[in-house]
Amino acid sequence: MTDIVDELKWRGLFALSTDEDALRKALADGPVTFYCGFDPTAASLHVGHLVQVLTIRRLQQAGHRPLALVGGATGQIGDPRPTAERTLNDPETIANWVGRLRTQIEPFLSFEGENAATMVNNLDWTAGLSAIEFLRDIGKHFRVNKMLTKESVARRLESQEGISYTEFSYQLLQGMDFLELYRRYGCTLQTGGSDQWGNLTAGIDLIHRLEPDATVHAMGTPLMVKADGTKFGKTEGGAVWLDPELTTPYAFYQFWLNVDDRDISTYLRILSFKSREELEEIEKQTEERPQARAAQRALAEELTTLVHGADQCAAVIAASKALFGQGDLTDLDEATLSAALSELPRVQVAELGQVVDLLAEVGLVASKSAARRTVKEGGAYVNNVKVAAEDAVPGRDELLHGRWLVLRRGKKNLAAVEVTAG
Ligand SMILES: N[C@@H](Cc1ccc(O)cc1)C(=O)O
Repeated sequence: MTDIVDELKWRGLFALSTDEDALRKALADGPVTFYCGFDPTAASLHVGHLVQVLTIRRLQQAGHRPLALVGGATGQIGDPRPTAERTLNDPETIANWVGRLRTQIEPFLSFEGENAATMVNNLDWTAGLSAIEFLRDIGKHFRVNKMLTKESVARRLESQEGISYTEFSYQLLQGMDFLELYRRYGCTLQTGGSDQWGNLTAGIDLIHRLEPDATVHAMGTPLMVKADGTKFGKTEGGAVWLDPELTTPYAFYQFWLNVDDRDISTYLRILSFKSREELEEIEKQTEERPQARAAQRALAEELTTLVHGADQCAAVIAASKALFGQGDLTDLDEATLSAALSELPRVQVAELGQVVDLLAEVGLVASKSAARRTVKEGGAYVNNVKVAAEDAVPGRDELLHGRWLVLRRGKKNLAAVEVTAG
Protein backbone atom coordinates (compact mmCIF):
# COMPACT_ATOMS: atom_id res chain seq x y z
CA MET A 1 0.00 0.00 0.00
CA THR A 2 1.24 3.49 -0.72
CA ASP A 3 2.33 5.61 2.16
CA ILE A 4 -0.47 7.97 3.16
CA VAL A 5 1.90 10.94 3.27
CA ASP A 6 3.01 10.22 -0.31
CA GLU A 7 -0.62 9.87 -1.31
CA LEU A 8 -1.55 13.20 0.32
CA LYS A 9 1.45 14.83 -1.30
CA TRP A 10 0.60 13.53 -4.74
CA ARG A 11 -2.87 14.93 -4.31
CA GLY A 12 -1.46 18.31 -3.32
CA LEU A 13 -3.13 17.96 0.07
CA PHE A 14 0.02 18.16 2.12
CA ALA A 15 0.74 21.88 2.08
CA LEU A 16 2.37 22.32 5.47
CA SER A 17 3.37 20.16 8.39
CA THR A 18 5.43 19.92 11.52
CA ASP A 19 8.43 17.56 11.21
CA GLU A 20 7.51 15.57 8.12
CA ASP A 21 9.60 12.49 8.86
CA ALA A 22 8.18 12.18 12.35
CA LEU A 23 4.64 12.50 11.04
CA ARG A 24 5.28 10.00 8.26
CA LYS A 25 6.64 7.53 10.77
CA ALA A 26 3.75 7.99 13.21
CA LEU A 27 1.22 7.42 10.41
CA ALA A 28 3.11 4.38 9.13
CA ASP A 29 3.51 2.86 12.60
CA GLY A 30 -0.09 2.55 13.50
CA PRO A 31 -3.45 4.13 13.97
CA VAL A 32 -3.04 7.79 14.84
CA THR A 33 -5.88 9.55 16.63
CA PHE A 34 -6.27 12.90 14.92
CA TYR A 35 -8.72 15.78 14.90
CA CYS A 36 -10.07 18.56 12.78
CA GLY A 37 -12.43 21.29 13.96
CA PHE A 38 -15.35 23.14 12.36
CA ASP A 39 -16.92 26.27 13.76
CA PRO A 40 -20.68 26.79 13.56
CA THR A 41 -20.59 30.14 11.79
CA ALA A 42 -23.64 29.30 9.66
CA ALA A 43 -26.41 26.70 9.47
CA SER A 44 -24.44 24.61 6.99
CA LEU A 45 -20.97 23.77 5.78
CA HIS A 46 -20.06 25.01 2.32
CA VAL A 47 -17.93 23.59 -0.50
CA GLY A 48 -14.81 25.20 0.98
CA HIS A 49 -15.15 22.83 3.97
CA LEU A 50 -15.04 19.77 1.73
CA VAL A 51 -11.25 19.76 1.66
CA GLN A 52 -11.20 19.26 5.44
CA VAL A 53 -14.10 16.86 5.65
CA LEU A 54 -12.73 14.68 2.86
CA THR A 55 -9.20 14.75 4.22
CA ILE A 56 -10.54 13.36 7.50
CA ARG A 57 -12.38 10.68 5.54
CA ARG A 58 -9.20 9.86 3.64
CA LEU A 59 -7.14 9.54 6.81
CA GLN A 60 -9.81 7.34 8.36
CA GLN A 61 -9.84 5.12 5.28
CA ALA A 62 -6.08 4.80 5.71
CA GLY A 63 -6.72 3.32 9.16
CA HIS A 64 -6.48 6.35 11.44
CA ARG A 65 -9.00 7.39 14.02
CA PRO A 66 -10.81 10.71 13.56
CA LEU A 67 -12.21 13.07 16.13
CA ALA A 68 -14.44 15.57 14.37
CA LEU A 69 -14.87 18.63 16.51
CA VAL A 70 -17.72 21.08 16.18
CA GLY A 71 -16.90 24.29 17.99
CA GLY A 72 -19.79 25.03 20.32
CA ALA A 73 -17.36 27.21 22.27
CA THR A 74 -15.06 28.61 19.57
CA GLY A 75 -18.13 29.39 17.45
CA GLN A 76 -19.18 31.80 20.18
CA ILE A 77 -15.87 33.64 20.01
CA GLY A 78 -14.99 33.74 16.30
CA ASP A 79 -11.69 32.90 14.65
CA PRO A 80 -10.32 36.29 13.54
CA ARG A 81 -10.55 36.83 9.81
CA PRO A 82 -7.88 39.02 8.25
CA THR A 83 -10.52 41.50 7.11
CA ALA A 84 -12.90 42.43 9.91
CA GLU A 85 -14.36 41.54 13.28
CA ARG A 86 -17.20 39.02 13.20
CA THR A 87 -20.63 39.76 14.63
CA LEU A 88 -21.52 37.52 17.55
CA ASN A 89 -24.41 35.11 17.07
CA ASP A 90 -26.54 34.22 20.07
CA PRO A 91 -25.76 30.97 21.91
CA GLU A 92 -29.08 29.26 21.01
CA THR A 93 -28.51 29.84 17.32
CA ILE A 94 -24.99 28.50 17.64
CA ALA A 95 -26.19 25.42 19.54
CA ASN A 96 -28.65 24.76 16.74
CA TRP A 97 -25.91 25.11 14.10
CA VAL A 98 -23.67 22.74 16.08
CA GLY A 99 -26.36 20.07 15.73
CA ARG A 100 -26.71 20.73 12.02
CA LEU A 101 -22.99 20.57 11.31
CA ARG A 102 -22.71 17.34 13.26
CA THR A 103 -25.38 15.69 11.12
CA GLN A 104 -23.69 17.03 8.02
CA ILE A 105 -20.27 15.67 8.92
CA GLU A 106 -21.34 12.27 10.23
CA PRO A 107 -22.19 10.61 6.88
CA PHE A 108 -18.63 11.16 5.66
CA LEU A 109 -17.16 9.14 8.51
CA SER A 110 -17.49 5.62 9.83
CA PHE A 111 -18.57 5.13 13.41
CA GLU A 112 -17.82 1.43 13.44
CA GLY A 113 -14.78 -0.73 13.81
CA GLU A 114 -11.43 -0.24 15.45
CA ASN A 115 -10.85 3.26 14.17
CA ALA A 116 -14.42 4.47 14.63
CA ALA A 117 -14.83 8.22 14.49
CA THR A 118 -15.98 10.28 17.48
CA MET A 119 -17.80 13.59 17.35
CA VAL A 120 -16.72 16.10 19.99
CA ASN A 121 -17.76 19.60 21.03
CA ASN A 122 -15.34 21.97 22.74
CA LEU A 123 -18.16 23.45 24.81
CA ASP A 124 -17.90 20.25 26.87
CA TRP A 125 -14.57 21.29 28.37
CA THR A 126 -14.96 25.05 28.37
CA ALA A 127 -18.51 25.68 29.61
CA GLY A 128 -17.57 24.89 33.21
CA LEU A 129 -14.20 26.63 33.14
CA SER A 130 -13.91 29.86 35.14
CA ALA A 131 -12.18 32.90 33.70
CA ILE A 132 -9.62 32.81 36.50
CA GLU A 133 -8.79 29.14 35.85
CA PHE A 134 -8.56 29.76 32.13
CA LEU A 135 -6.18 32.68 32.52
CA ARG A 136 -4.02 30.88 35.06
CA ASP A 137 -3.93 27.41 33.52
CA ILE A 138 -3.94 28.23 29.83
CA GLY A 139 -3.22 31.93 29.39
CA LYS A 140 -0.01 31.76 31.36
CA HIS A 141 1.58 29.56 28.67
CA PHE A 142 0.96 31.94 25.81
CA ARG A 143 3.25 34.83 24.92
CA VAL A 144 1.44 37.84 23.57
CA ASN A 145 4.50 38.69 21.47
CA LYS A 146 4.08 35.45 19.58
CA MET A 147 0.30 35.67 19.38
CA LEU A 148 0.69 39.03 17.66
CA THR A 149 2.69 37.50 14.84
CA LYS A 150 -0.14 35.20 13.77
CA GLU A 151 -1.13 36.14 10.23
CA SER A 152 -4.77 37.12 10.75
CA VAL A 153 -3.99 38.94 14.00
CA ALA A 154 -1.11 40.85 12.42
CA ARG A 155 -3.33 41.91 9.52
CA ARG A 156 -6.04 43.10 11.87
CA LEU A 157 -3.57 45.11 13.92
CA GLU A 158 -2.84 47.11 10.80
CA SER A 159 -6.52 47.88 10.29
CA GLN A 160 -8.34 50.91 11.60
CA GLU A 161 -10.64 48.96 13.93
CA GLY A 162 -7.93 46.65 15.24
CA ILE A 163 -9.05 43.43 16.88
CA SER A 164 -11.19 42.74 19.94
CA TYR A 165 -9.79 40.97 22.96
CA THR A 166 -12.41 38.29 22.32
CA GLU A 167 -11.10 37.32 18.90
CA PHE A 168 -7.51 37.77 20.00
CA SER A 169 -8.13 35.04 22.60
CA TYR A 170 -9.31 32.55 19.99
CA GLN A 171 -5.95 30.83 19.56
CA LEU A 172 -5.88 29.99 23.27
CA LEU A 173 -9.15 28.14 22.94
CA GLN A 174 -8.12 26.15 19.88
CA GLY A 175 -4.76 25.44 21.50
CA MET A 176 -6.54 24.17 24.58
CA ASP A 177 -8.73 21.90 22.43
CA PHE A 178 -5.71 20.04 21.11
CA LEU A 179 -4.37 19.64 24.67
CA GLU A 180 -7.72 18.41 25.92
CA LEU A 181 -8.10 15.92 23.05
CA TYR A 182 -4.57 14.71 23.62
CA ARG A 183 -5.44 14.05 27.27
CA ARG A 184 -8.89 12.58 26.67
CA TYR A 185 -8.29 10.53 23.53
CA GLY A 186 -4.56 10.40 22.96
CA CYS A 187 -4.98 12.66 19.94
CA THR A 188 -1.58 13.43 18.41
CA LEU A 189 -2.38 15.11 15.10
CA GLN A 190 -4.47 18.09 14.10
CA THR A 191 -5.34 18.81 10.49
CA GLY A 192 -6.75 22.03 9.13
CA GLY A 193 -6.49 24.52 6.29
CA SER A 194 -3.14 26.30 5.96
CA ASP A 195 -4.82 29.47 7.20
CA GLN A 196 -5.16 27.59 10.51
CA TRP A 197 -1.42 27.18 10.91
CA GLY A 198 -1.15 29.63 13.81
CA ASN A 199 -3.96 27.85 15.66
CA LEU A 200 -2.50 24.41 14.98
CA THR A 201 0.92 25.36 16.32
CA ALA A 202 -0.65 27.11 19.33
CA GLY A 203 -1.89 23.65 20.36
CA ILE A 204 1.44 22.00 19.66
CA ASP A 205 3.30 24.57 21.78
CA LEU A 206 0.82 24.27 24.64
CA ILE A 207 1.08 20.47 24.67
CA HIS A 208 4.87 20.66 24.63
CA ARG A 209 4.79 22.86 27.71
CA LEU A 210 2.30 20.85 29.72
CA GLU A 211 2.93 17.32 28.48
CA PRO A 212 6.69 17.23 27.90
CA ASP A 213 6.68 13.56 26.85
CA ALA A 214 4.11 13.99 24.11
CA THR A 215 4.93 13.82 20.40
CA VAL A 216 2.29 15.70 18.48
CA HIS A 217 1.93 16.81 14.87
CA ALA A 218 0.07 19.25 12.67
CA MET A 219 -0.76 19.13 8.99
CA GLY A 220 -2.12 21.96 6.87
CA THR A 221 -4.08 21.40 3.67
CA PRO A 222 -3.89 23.88 0.80
CA LEU A 223 -6.40 26.65 0.32
CA MET A 224 -8.57 26.19 -2.74
CA VAL A 225 -7.63 28.88 -5.20
CA LYS A 226 -8.98 29.77 -8.61
CA ALA A 227 -6.96 30.55 -11.71
CA ASP A 228 -9.06 33.65 -12.40
CA GLY A 229 -8.21 35.06 -8.99
CA THR A 230 -11.78 35.15 -7.63
CA LYS A 231 -12.76 33.46 -4.40
CA PHE A 232 -13.37 29.71 -4.47
CA GLY A 233 -16.84 28.45 -3.54
CA LYS A 234 -18.85 31.50 -4.44
CA THR A 235 -21.31 31.95 -7.28
CA GLU A 236 -23.49 34.91 -8.16
CA GLY A 237 -26.03 33.45 -5.74
CA GLY A 238 -23.51 33.46 -2.87
CA ALA A 239 -21.83 30.54 -1.11
CA VAL A 240 -22.36 27.00 -2.35
CA TRP A 241 -23.70 25.12 0.69
CA LEU A 242 -23.83 21.40 1.38
CA ASP A 243 -27.36 21.68 2.79
CA PRO A 244 -29.81 20.90 -0.06
CA GLU A 245 -32.28 23.43 1.38
CA LEU A 246 -29.71 26.19 0.88
CA THR A 247 -28.13 25.05 -2.39
CA THR A 248 -30.11 22.58 -4.49
CA PRO A 249 -28.27 19.42 -5.56
CA TYR A 250 -28.75 20.71 -9.12
CA ALA A 251 -26.88 23.94 -8.37
CA PHE A 252 -24.26 21.97 -6.46
CA TYR A 253 -23.69 19.72 -9.48
CA GLN A 254 -23.56 22.69 -11.86
CA PHE A 255 -21.01 24.42 -9.63
CA TRP A 256 -18.52 21.58 -10.18
CA LEU A 257 -19.45 21.20 -13.82
CA ASN A 258 -18.51 24.85 -14.34
CA VAL A 259 -15.04 24.63 -12.80
CA ASP A 260 -12.46 26.34 -15.00
CA ASP A 261 -10.34 23.97 -17.13
CA ARG A 262 -7.24 25.45 -15.53
CA ASP A 263 -8.40 24.41 -12.03
CA ILE A 264 -10.07 21.08 -12.57
CA SER A 265 -7.15 18.66 -12.23
CA THR A 266 -6.02 20.35 -9.02
CA TYR A 267 -9.53 20.06 -7.58
CA LEU A 268 -9.91 16.46 -8.71
CA ARG A 269 -6.74 15.42 -6.94
CA ILE A 270 -7.71 17.25 -3.77
CA LEU A 271 -11.32 16.12 -3.59
CA SER A 272 -11.79 12.90 -5.52
CA PHE A 273 -11.42 9.41 -4.05
CA LYS A 274 -10.57 7.95 -7.42
CA SER A 275 -7.20 6.27 -7.62
CA ARG A 276 -4.12 7.90 -9.05
CA GLU A 277 -4.40 5.74 -12.19
CA GLU A 278 -8.04 6.71 -12.72
CA LEU A 279 -7.27 10.38 -12.24
CA GLU A 280 -4.33 10.27 -14.60
CA GLU A 281 -6.57 8.64 -17.19
CA ILE A 282 -9.14 11.43 -16.78
CA GLU A 283 -6.40 14.04 -17.05
CA LYS A 284 -5.25 12.43 -20.29
CA GLN A 285 -8.77 12.43 -21.73
CA THR A 286 -9.10 16.07 -20.77
CA GLU A 287 -5.94 16.98 -22.61
CA GLU A 288 -7.15 15.21 -25.71
CA ARG A 289 -10.72 16.50 -25.65
CA PRO A 290 -11.07 19.45 -23.26
CA GLN A 291 -14.45 20.40 -24.71
CA ALA A 292 -15.99 17.15 -23.40
CA ARG A 293 -15.32 18.32 -19.85
CA ALA A 294 -14.84 14.74 -18.69
CA ALA A 295 -12.93 15.89 -15.63
CA GLN A 296 -15.62 18.34 -14.55
CA ARG A 297 -18.28 15.70 -15.08
CA ALA A 298 -16.36 13.14 -13.06
CA LEU A 299 -15.87 15.51 -10.13
CA ALA A 300 -19.44 16.82 -10.23
CA GLU A 301 -20.81 13.30 -10.24
CA GLU A 302 -18.57 12.01 -7.50
CA LEU A 303 -19.14 14.92 -5.12
CA THR A 304 -22.88 15.15 -5.74
CA THR A 305 -23.15 11.43 -4.97
CA LEU A 306 -21.04 11.78 -1.86
CA VAL A 307 -22.93 14.80 -0.52
CA HIS A 308 -26.48 14.21 -1.76
CA GLY A 309 -26.63 10.49 -2.54
CA ALA A 310 -26.71 8.45 -5.74
CA ASP A 311 -30.44 8.94 -6.44
CA GLN A 312 -30.25 12.71 -6.20
CA CYS A 313 -27.17 12.68 -8.39
CA ALA A 314 -28.90 10.61 -11.06
CA ALA A 315 -31.91 12.95 -11.00
CA VAL A 316 -29.70 15.99 -11.31
CA ILE A 317 -27.75 14.54 -14.23
CA ALA A 318 -31.02 13.69 -15.98
CA ALA A 319 -32.25 17.23 -15.37
CA SER A 320 -29.16 18.94 -16.68
CA LYS A 321 -29.08 16.73 -19.77
CA ALA A 322 -32.75 17.34 -20.44
CA LEU A 323 -32.46 21.09 -19.97
CA PHE A 324 -29.69 21.26 -22.51
CA GLY A 325 -31.64 19.25 -25.03
CA GLN A 326 -30.09 15.79 -24.61
CA GLY A 327 -32.96 14.13 -22.86
CA ASP A 328 -36.68 14.28 -22.42
CA LEU A 329 -37.93 17.13 -20.26
CA THR A 330 -41.27 15.42 -19.78
CA ASP A 331 -39.50 12.56 -18.00
CA LEU A 332 -38.37 14.71 -15.08
CA ASP A 333 -40.29 14.50 -11.86
CA GLU A 334 -41.66 17.74 -10.53
CA ALA A 335 -39.21 18.16 -7.63
CA THR A 336 -36.16 17.68 -9.84
CA LEU A 337 -37.49 19.95 -12.55
CA SER A 338 -38.50 22.74 -10.21
CA ALA A 339 -35.14 22.58 -8.37
CA ALA A 340 -33.30 22.83 -11.67
CA LEU A 341 -35.50 25.65 -12.91
CA SER A 342 -35.08 27.58 -9.68
CA GLU A 343 -31.47 28.19 -10.75
CA LEU A 344 -32.50 29.85 -14.00
CA PRO A 345 -33.74 33.31 -14.82
CA ARG A 346 -37.49 33.07 -14.76
CA VAL A 347 -40.75 34.96 -15.07
CA GLN A 348 -44.21 34.28 -13.79
CA VAL A 349 -47.09 34.96 -16.13
CA ALA A 350 -50.82 34.56 -15.67
CA GLU A 351 -51.52 33.71 -19.31
CA LEU A 352 -49.38 32.30 -22.09
CA GLY A 353 -48.53 34.85 -24.76
CA GLN A 354 -46.27 34.78 -27.79
CA VAL A 355 -42.90 33.08 -27.46
CA VAL A 356 -41.17 36.25 -28.64
CA ASP A 357 -42.69 38.19 -25.75
CA LEU A 358 -41.70 35.53 -23.27
CA LEU A 359 -38.12 35.45 -24.59
CA ALA A 360 -37.81 39.21 -24.13
CA GLU A 361 -39.58 39.29 -20.79
CA VAL A 362 -37.33 36.68 -19.21
CA GLY A 363 -34.28 38.47 -20.56
CA LEU A 364 -32.96 35.83 -22.96
CA VAL A 365 -32.95 38.54 -25.63
CA ALA A 366 -32.76 42.30 -25.34
CA SER A 367 -35.98 43.15 -27.16
CA LYS A 368 -38.93 41.76 -28.99
CA SER A 369 -37.31 42.45 -32.34
CA ALA A 370 -34.20 40.60 -31.21
CA ALA A 371 -36.51 37.74 -30.20
CA ARG A 372 -38.02 37.66 -33.71
CA ARG A 373 -34.56 37.53 -35.20
CA THR A 374 -33.60 34.63 -32.94
CA VAL A 375 -36.70 32.69 -33.97
CA LYS A 376 -36.03 33.41 -37.65
CA GLU A 377 -32.48 32.13 -37.32
CA GLY A 378 -33.78 28.96 -35.71
CA GLY A 379 -32.18 29.66 -32.35
CA ALA A 380 -35.24 29.66 -30.09
CA TYR A 381 -36.58 26.59 -28.31
CA VAL A 382 -39.55 25.84 -26.10
CA ASN A 383 -39.09 22.65 -24.10
CA ASN A 384 -36.27 21.72 -26.49
CA VAL A 385 -38.48 22.04 -29.55
CA LYS A 386 -37.37 24.62 -32.11
CA VAL A 387 -39.83 27.48 -32.46
CA ALA A 388 -40.89 27.61 -36.12
CA ALA A 389 -43.06 30.72 -36.38
CA GLU A 390 -42.47 34.25 -35.14
CA ASP A 391 -46.03 34.47 -33.82
CA ALA A 392 -46.05 31.06 -32.12
CA VAL A 393 -47.98 30.83 -28.86
CA PRO A 394 -47.28 27.78 -26.66
CA GLY A 395 -50.33 25.74 -25.73
CA ARG A 396 -51.33 24.83 -22.19
CA ASP A 397 -50.75 21.19 -23.07
CA GLU A 398 -47.06 21.99 -23.46
CA LEU A 399 -46.70 23.01 -19.82
CA LEU A 400 -44.45 20.69 -17.84
CA HIS A 401 -46.21 19.52 -14.70
CA GLY A 402 -49.00 21.88 -15.61
CA ARG A 403 -47.01 25.04 -15.03
CA TRP A 404 -43.54 25.24 -16.53
CA LEU A 405 -42.00 26.04 -19.88
CA VAL A 406 -38.27 25.89 -20.53
CA LEU A 407 -37.05 28.49 -23.00
CA ARG A 408 -33.68 28.28 -24.63
CA ARG A 409 -31.73 30.60 -26.90
CA GLY A 410 -28.97 28.89 -28.83
CA LYS A 411 -27.18 26.03 -27.17
CA LYS A 412 -26.72 27.27 -23.68
CA ASN A 413 -28.95 30.11 -22.57
CA LEU A 414 -31.85 28.84 -20.53
CA ALA A 415 -34.77 30.42 -18.76
CA ALA A 416 -38.03 29.30 -17.22
CA VAL A 417 -41.59 30.53 -17.49
CA GLU A 418 -44.07 29.69 -14.78
CA VAL A 419 -47.74 30.00 -15.57
CA THR A 420 -49.58 30.84 -12.39
CA ALA A 421 -53.25 31.09 -13.30
CA GLY A 422 -55.64 28.32 -14.09
N1 LIG B 1 -10.66 27.58 13.81
C1 LIG B 1 -11.21 26.59 12.94
C2 LIG B 1 -12.24 25.73 13.60
C3 LIG B 1 -11.72 25.00 14.81
C4 LIG B 1 -12.26 25.23 16.05
C5 LIG B 1 -11.76 24.59 17.18
C6 LIG B 1 -10.70 23.71 17.04
O1 LIG B 1 -10.19 23.08 18.14
C7 LIG B 1 -10.16 23.44 15.80
C8 LIG B 1 -10.67 24.10 14.68
C9 LIG B 1 -11.81 27.32 11.73
O2 LIG B 1 -12.14 28.46 11.83
O3 LIG B 1 -11.98 26.74 10.69
